Amino acid sequence: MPPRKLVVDVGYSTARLLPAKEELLSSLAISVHFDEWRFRRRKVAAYGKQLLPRQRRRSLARIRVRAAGGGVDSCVATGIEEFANEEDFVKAGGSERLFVQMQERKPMEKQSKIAEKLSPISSAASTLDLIVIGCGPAGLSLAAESAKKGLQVGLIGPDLPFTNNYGVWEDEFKDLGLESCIEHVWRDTIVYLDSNDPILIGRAYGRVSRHLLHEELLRRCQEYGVMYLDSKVEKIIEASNGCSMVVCEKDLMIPCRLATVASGAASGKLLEYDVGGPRVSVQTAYGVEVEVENNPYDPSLMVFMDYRDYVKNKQKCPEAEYPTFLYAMPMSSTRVFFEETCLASRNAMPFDLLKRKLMSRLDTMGIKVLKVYEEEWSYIPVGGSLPNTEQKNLAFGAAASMVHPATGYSVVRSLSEAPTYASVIATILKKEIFPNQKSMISNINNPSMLAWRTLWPQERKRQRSFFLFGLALILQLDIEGIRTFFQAFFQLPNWMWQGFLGSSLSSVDLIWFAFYMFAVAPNSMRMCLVRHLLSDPTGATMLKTYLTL
Ligand SMILES: CC(C)=CCC/C(C)=C/C=C/C(C)=C/C=C/C(C)=C/C=C/C=C(C)/C=C/C=C(C)/C=C/C=C(\C)CCC=C(C)C
Repeated sequence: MPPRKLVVDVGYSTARLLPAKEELLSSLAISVHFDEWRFRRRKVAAYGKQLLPRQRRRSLARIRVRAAGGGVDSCVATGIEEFANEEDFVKAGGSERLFVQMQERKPMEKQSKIAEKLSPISSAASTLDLIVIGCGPAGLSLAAESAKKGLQVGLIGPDLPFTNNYGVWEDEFKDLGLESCIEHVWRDTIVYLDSNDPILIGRAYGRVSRHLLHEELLRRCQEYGVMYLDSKVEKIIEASNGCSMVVCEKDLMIPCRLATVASGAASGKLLEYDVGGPRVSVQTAYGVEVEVENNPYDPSLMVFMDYRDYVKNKQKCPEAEYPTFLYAMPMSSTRVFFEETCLASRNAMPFDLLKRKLMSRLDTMGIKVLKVYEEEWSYIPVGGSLPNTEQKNLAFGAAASMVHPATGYSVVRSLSEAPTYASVIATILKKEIFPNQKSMISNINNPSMLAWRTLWPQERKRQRSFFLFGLALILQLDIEGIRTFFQAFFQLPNWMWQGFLGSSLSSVDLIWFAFYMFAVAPNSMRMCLVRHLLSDPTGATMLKTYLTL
């Protein structure tokens, strides 16, 4: 049988990297990434085929779908069983390197099943105080914190493992009492912008163990009695008594007094967002954890950004259109997690381009990949509109637009704001602002607004308008512009750039930040900043938001 083009990658992350508008995909446990590799037999495992949009479904139609438990890697392993012998694989048209990559994948750490730890929500149960939809870090932390405040909390969402490698500033994670979830710490962090002096930024960085974080958040949920239902939420409807009905698959209805959506950026169909807001941009990254020869990076330093030019083919090629940088976590002198990252672009940078760029970079640097432990695809929508803060249903995490528009970071913010947000929700429900759900409607316009205002007070909106202005600026810069821009950014006093990245600068601090940036930037960048302020619509929006009390 002649070799045929086939699917090579099956991963939960892949489902998330597909455009959010393909709503059906948002809930896929596992989706499929197409590539050019050839396999002799069509045997790739995938979940959820029936949920794929029609045109993808057609391409998948003849792929045998296997129910493979235990996450991404075991699925991929199922797919390559056919090629246990490398020679056969290469003969069938496969590449040697891909074979190594796929065979050596690290099996995913086994993360506890939520359903094994939390008691189930029963459809016959009485009305719950709060339902949190979504089982990522934001959902789990909010559910645990709300239950800690004495609320009867239900958590609903697919029971999937955490798949991303989260990186955090060590001090920020320590402040959250979560340092035990950090699996590796680098005493300092380094930035390379060009071939001249790198910038040591004097701050320790940590890699979060997704396994330990999942366990810890789940332990908290268990300790405070959060209940769980493994299901997909279709919609939330308002019942006639003022309660909400969370409608799950198979028309299962769970009543609650308040519902909070924390199911990530693709939660659009459950929430309303302000219309006419800024366009969503995208941060994309492709990462590999590998065993290498000739690693040039010092294992005691985390490489936050390496913007040096290592693309082999400098002629006009699609890769050159997107300024990307390398984010690298050297776990030892030979084992490194490399991630080629496009900080922000208007349209998502295609993953095969990112991968190509990474491989070309490693090649040019003389880094030889001996073994691939795992791959990661990350797709993070940044910017975009805020949720409509007058709706009754609440949101948290990326669903509530809490992703930092200019960096793509969000986990620390979600984890640190969960206790305050939970307190406000508890106050709303306990002080019986919803005493009798019927009178609530006539007496108080919408008590949820108290919670919305906690998440998005005017001050936060001002800060965000500044970040959006910064994001729009980044989108306009080419690679040279980006280097000059970050040269100025990292010359700012530590408290300023650290506060900017951690969203802890007040709106007034941000004005000082802007002037400081202007002061340290070279003339070309100064002109660019002022031009951007005067001509970009985000500049006008920012000024308007700053002037709104
Ligand atoms: C998996 C996951 C989760 C993920 C993965 C992915 C990755 C790896 C990622 C990474 C990332 C990163 C590293 C990031 C970073 C970032 C950064 C650093 C950022 C920064 C930014 C900055 C900015 C935006 C800034 C801005 C500034 C401004 C806007 C300024 C302005 C100024 C002006 C206007 C001036 C004025 C003056 C007069 C008029 C006188």
